[in-house]
Amino acid sequence: MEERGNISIHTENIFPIIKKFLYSDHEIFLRELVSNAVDATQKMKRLSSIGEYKGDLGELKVTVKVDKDAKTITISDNGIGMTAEEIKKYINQIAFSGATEFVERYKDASADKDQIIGQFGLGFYSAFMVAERVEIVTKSYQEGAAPARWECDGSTEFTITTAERAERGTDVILHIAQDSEEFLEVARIRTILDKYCKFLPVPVEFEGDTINNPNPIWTKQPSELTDEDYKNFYKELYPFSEAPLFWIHLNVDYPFNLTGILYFPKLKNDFEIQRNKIQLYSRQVFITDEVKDVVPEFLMLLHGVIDSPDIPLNVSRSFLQADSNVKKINTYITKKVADKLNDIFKKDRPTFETNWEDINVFIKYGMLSDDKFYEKAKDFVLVQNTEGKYYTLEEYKEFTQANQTDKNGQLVMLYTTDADKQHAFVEAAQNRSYDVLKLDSIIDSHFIGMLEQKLEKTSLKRVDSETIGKLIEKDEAKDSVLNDTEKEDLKKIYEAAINNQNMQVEVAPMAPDDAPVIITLPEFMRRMKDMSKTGGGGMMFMGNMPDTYNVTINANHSINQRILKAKDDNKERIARQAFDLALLSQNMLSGSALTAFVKRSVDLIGKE
Ligand SMILES: Nc1ncnc2c1ncn2[C@@H]1O[C@H](COP(=O)(O)OP(=O)(O)OP(=O)(O)O)[C@@H](O)[C@H]1O
Repeated sequence: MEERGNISIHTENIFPIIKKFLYSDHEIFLRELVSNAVDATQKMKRLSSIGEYKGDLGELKVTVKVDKDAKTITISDNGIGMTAEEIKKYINQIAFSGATEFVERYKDASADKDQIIGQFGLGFYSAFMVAERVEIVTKSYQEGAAPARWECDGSTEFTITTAERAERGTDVILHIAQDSEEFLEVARIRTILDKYCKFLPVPVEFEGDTINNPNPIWTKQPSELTDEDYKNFYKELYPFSEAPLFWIHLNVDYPFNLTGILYFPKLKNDFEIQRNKIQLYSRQVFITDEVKDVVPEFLMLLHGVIDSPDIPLNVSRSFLQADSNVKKINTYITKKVADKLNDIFKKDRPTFETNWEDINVFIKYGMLSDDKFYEKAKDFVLVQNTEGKYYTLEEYKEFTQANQTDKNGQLVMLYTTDADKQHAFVEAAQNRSYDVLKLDSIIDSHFIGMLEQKLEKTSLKRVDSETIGKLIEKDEAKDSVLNDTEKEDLKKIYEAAINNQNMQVEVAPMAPDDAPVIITLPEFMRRMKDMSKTGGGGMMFMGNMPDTYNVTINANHSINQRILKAKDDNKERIARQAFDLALLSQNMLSGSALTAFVKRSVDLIGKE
């Protein structure tokens, strides 16, 4: 028997188009053909289980072979096979309609072309991206079925002839085109199989090895699995990563189908590098590791796998974002992650605290970017004080309320971004029994802004943004030892000694044992500048402005009383010395000013 025919399509020769535009993704031909072969074996299994097939199933498997001399790649399976009639129906018509649809869509100028190329499963016809001729030799499982051979050279013409084949199943033989000979390299094929076929549900053999794990743990029930299983699977996915902190097993079948395991990696601060670590599968076939639209942005810091046949992969990204299944998946995953964190927090707070350094960026990022997540996380998000103790927001409020509420009823939470550099201020706050939080990671400036918005009657101030008396303003007015004229004189002396327009001098009564001079950068100024640095809020111009500091002179400090009494030529010298000491305590003294300070200090010591 030989039959020649014409594949009926509406579009003129589509192969040049497929070849040209799928260039970057040529390797997916193997994913498509191997998953077809796997499907054929799965169908066999099903037929057997429902009693449609009564014979011996044998060991179901798929084999990939490369023959460099013959320039062929052969994908073989012992699945259901096809009769000549089925080839005509499934290959000539169905498979082709997919390819035709692709070209139709591609012609649509408004479509997002990169996305179509990246996500369109071209099925069987993707073989022509790398092959100049494709043969199918197949025998159906049905009793007495005649084996058939189909051949096509990439034009719209095909032939079907009878073939020799004893066993049930299908061989797809690709005669590799000259420009695709890279795919005749064993190493290349192994890499591709490893990427796309690692977890296919039937053993896939290549060069004598089974290259896949047909029963990955996400397909099992959590009750069947131990911690070791989860950790080993993580190793299998990311051989070079540190062990994960904990994980979530996802398992839904209504209203959409989704399984998977998400791991919390050790994050630290290098979270940029760790993206694209979640792999998306559809029935165990790897699809992509760009899960941007399927998983909420902040969850992309997690690692692991998601498997869902309900995610439409053959459509453009804009469609994906609007897809209601994708939205539900997003919400579901967010909720699961929040629940898991809450669970650990409730059941094992010490572990939660130990891991806080690794997970805080992730949780804060989530709270900032997703209101629903904020609502759940606000009860378990932690803040840590300079003593290393952890509090929830509620606990911290209770802890500080009595002592740190100002005269307007506003609770003022104090924080430091660098407990070393801001040591003098931290100590001054502690001397008043104020508590100071450590908020020093990159995300904390945004986190602080969010807390102020969300928490009622609460503001956050960096310890060095005001003098201690003004950080948390209380009603108690401090008496000043100096009268107004003396204060005015003192101010003038300091202004002359400092001689810098960006230092706003003010004389105010403080405790005699507070520092004589205190330099602060107002909270508002600093936040504006921080924002301009990270490029937010149209504050770019602020970045170029010099810092304007407040210099507060402690009217009640004995040094300042001495300055007023000192000889004229000594007044400025002592004032400058006191000012330099304040600069020094904040690491702000350098260059010629530092040299002058050292000289002056040596002189002063020498005098006594
Ligand atoms: N190895 C095979 N054994 C048996 N039938 C096959 C085999 N490969 C392909 N087929 C038949 O040809 C049809 C078309 O295959 P093709 O890969 O183009 O599309 P598909 O698998 O239905 O969808 P997809 O675009 O997701 O791959 C299949 O549905 C199947 O019936």
